[in-house]
Amino acid sequence: MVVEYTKVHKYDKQSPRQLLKHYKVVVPSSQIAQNAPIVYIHGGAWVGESHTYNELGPLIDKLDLKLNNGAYTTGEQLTEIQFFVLDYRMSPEVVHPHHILDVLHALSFVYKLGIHKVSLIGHSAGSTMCTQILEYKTFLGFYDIEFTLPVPDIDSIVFLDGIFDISKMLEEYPSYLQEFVEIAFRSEQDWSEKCNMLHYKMTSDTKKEIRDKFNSLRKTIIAHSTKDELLSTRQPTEFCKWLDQLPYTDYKYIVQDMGTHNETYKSDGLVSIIIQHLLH
Ligand SMILES: N[C@@H](CC(=O)c1ccccc1NC=O)C(=O)O
Repeated sequence: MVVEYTKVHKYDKQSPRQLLKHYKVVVPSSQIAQNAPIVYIHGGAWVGESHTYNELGPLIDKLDLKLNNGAYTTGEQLTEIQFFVLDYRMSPEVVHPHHILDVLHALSFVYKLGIHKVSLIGHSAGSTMCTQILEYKTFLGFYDIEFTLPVPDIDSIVFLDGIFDISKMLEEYPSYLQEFVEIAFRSEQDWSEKCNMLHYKMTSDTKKEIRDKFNSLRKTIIAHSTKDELLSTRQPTEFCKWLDQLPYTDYKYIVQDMGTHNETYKSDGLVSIIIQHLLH
């Protein structure tokens, strides 16, 4: 084992949810080729208490076991991998766009620790947030909010069992309107037009701006579990279609058994994706 260090930081003072957990894991340098710190953004459909900064603990333990499972001598070259697991205020404590504003504040806290490039993993609504992070100036503009703190550049993104298009999700799962969409968003316009770039009325300039953002990523991974009981593959396939028309086709779409919706972030499948795509 070597989870060498964990520390929970408070990145803001309005709520006990404004916390992030920082992990440092030491592994033999020969096991990895790339090493941008990894930021994980949990889901939970913007509501409730069940997802926290502790959510990635089991996966980090698995990754640690996998990369540290051979005897290695004290002479071996070692490398530190860092994880930041973000928590943020949920509804009804706040409504959109304050969940993602908390996430941006958490990212600026990471930047202040001297980390200027990270990879992102977003689970479910955390995937929606990854799309928002690429374009935060545009959508915050709809709310006349300016966010001027520096945040790290993005190396790569893993979208894990994500929500990308709330309107299409509601066509398939109408009950989600009352279960969480109406609680997390103040109005229909907020979730149908102003939530993320999939719904911006795109001029060729905005299209180019978004295409350039995706082109600047080293890896774009869209992963979905065949056993996800809360979201079908319609969300990721629609997202892939939307990326195709940008046009941006340099992504990898992985559909495999990673367990149920809330098992995906502890799955062996995600461990492999991290090793193969973020650490190589
Ligand atoms: N709050 C519930 C349900 C949930 O998170 C959810 C339900 C349907 C579709 C997506 C969901 N989560 C996305 O972040 C949970 O924690 O599993």
